[in-house]
Amino acid sequence: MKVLVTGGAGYIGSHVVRQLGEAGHDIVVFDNLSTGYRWAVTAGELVVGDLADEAAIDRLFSEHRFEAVLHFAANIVVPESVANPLKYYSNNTRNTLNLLKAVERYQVPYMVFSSTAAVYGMPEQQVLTEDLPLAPINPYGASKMMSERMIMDLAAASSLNYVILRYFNVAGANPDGLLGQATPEATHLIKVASECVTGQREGMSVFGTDYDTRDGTCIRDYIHVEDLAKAHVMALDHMANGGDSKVLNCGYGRGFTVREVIDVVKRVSGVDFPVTETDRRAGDPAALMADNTLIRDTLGWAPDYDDLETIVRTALAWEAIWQKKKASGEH
Ligand SMILES: NC(=O)c1ccc[n+]([C@@H]2O[C@H](COP(=O)([O-])OP(=O)(O)OC[C@H]3O[C@@H](n4cnc5c(N)ncnc54)[C@H](O)[C@@H]3O)[C@@H](O)[C@H]2O)c1
Ligand SMILES: O=c1ccn([C@@H]2O[C@H](COP(=O)(O)OP(=O)(O)O[C@H]3O[C@H](CO)[C@H](O)[C@H](O)[C@H]3O)[C@@H](O)[C@H]2O)c(=O)[nH]1
Repeated sequence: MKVLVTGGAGYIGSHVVRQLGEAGHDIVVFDNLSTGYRWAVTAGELVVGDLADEAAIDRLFSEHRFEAVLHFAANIVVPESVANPLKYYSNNTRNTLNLLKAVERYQVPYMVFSSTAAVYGMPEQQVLTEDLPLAPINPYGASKMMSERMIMDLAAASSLNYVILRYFNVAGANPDGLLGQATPEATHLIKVASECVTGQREGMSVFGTDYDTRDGTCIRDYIHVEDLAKAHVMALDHMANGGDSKVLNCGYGRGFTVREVIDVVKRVSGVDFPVTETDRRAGDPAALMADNTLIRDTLGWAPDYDDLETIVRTALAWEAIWQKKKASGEH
């Protein structure tokens, strides 16, 4: 298939681009390189441009006859979205609208969208199914919920088919060390802990130890980026084979506490680093895990890396490579 990948130079998009290339797809990446990197695009062609630029989007769609659009481009930092909500509604919601106008105008048949567990907000249950009411508690989650809705409404009014993937906590890196999370000023737990191991940070905080969980810290469902990437390739196959539009959770259905994750990082790396216990971070639910029955049944997806140690090992290996790359000015 001829596919457009917005945000394909970013962390998750770059892993997906690589797998799409291996599956034989013809790829165009559209990315403004705000948090992505040229080196991360290892298959297809990179067009540098911004989704705010409707003329650039139109040019892109008129030059290529895309059969599918995979839409990753977004801003993703929850606390930043609280401080600067309009940045998120502009880049995540309005720019998705810009993209959808071209999808409609050029009658693109298939779309895969990067959504998030943040659309569920603070649910009462810990294991989440896709049919729960959406109640995001921050602008990031709200911006994604609105994008989901626009895609569904356009699909209802046209021949567009979509797969919306709601990612839980994405971590790890391609095991061969070619790709990984290079996001500047990352806030994600495993990335932060990995930066402590390489000495980029002197230590880290555990945000809250009084949650109603097995050790008082939050539980999250960490999914390896390669397993997540595979779901995108399978989502395209599903639609190409006549499958219906779907909203699917992406997670393993089990979780680890913050303390458990930090312990694994320390054990696997053999490096001890200071950890301070601080107050809760605003807006963190105690536990979030994916019910993944639907993605297993719909796509036939099953994980290959469902092991926290493997996730951490690949994240740490990448972190060491990335720090060397940065130091040598190679990136
Ligand atoms: N990382 C996670 O844990 C996680 C969890 C849930 C959902 N997601 C979603 O997955 C997607 C990818 O996230 P990521 O972790 O790879 O982040 P990332 O920051 O590494 O990737 C985002 C990419 O989009 C590009 N981009 C941003 N705005 C753009 C614009 N206006 N025009 C063109 N390109 C633009 C950036 O340069 C970058 O390459 C996002 O939509 C995010 O909301 C991520
Ligand atoms: O330095 C840190 C970083 C994180 N945490 C804790 O670790 C857990 C995981 O935090 P992350 O920031 O890694 O991830 P979140 O669960 O907050 O959110 C992530 O996953 C969500 C989906 O579940 C959204 O997609 C969101 O974009 C993405 O950042 C939370 O309890 C957080 O409080 C710490 O204790 N210390």
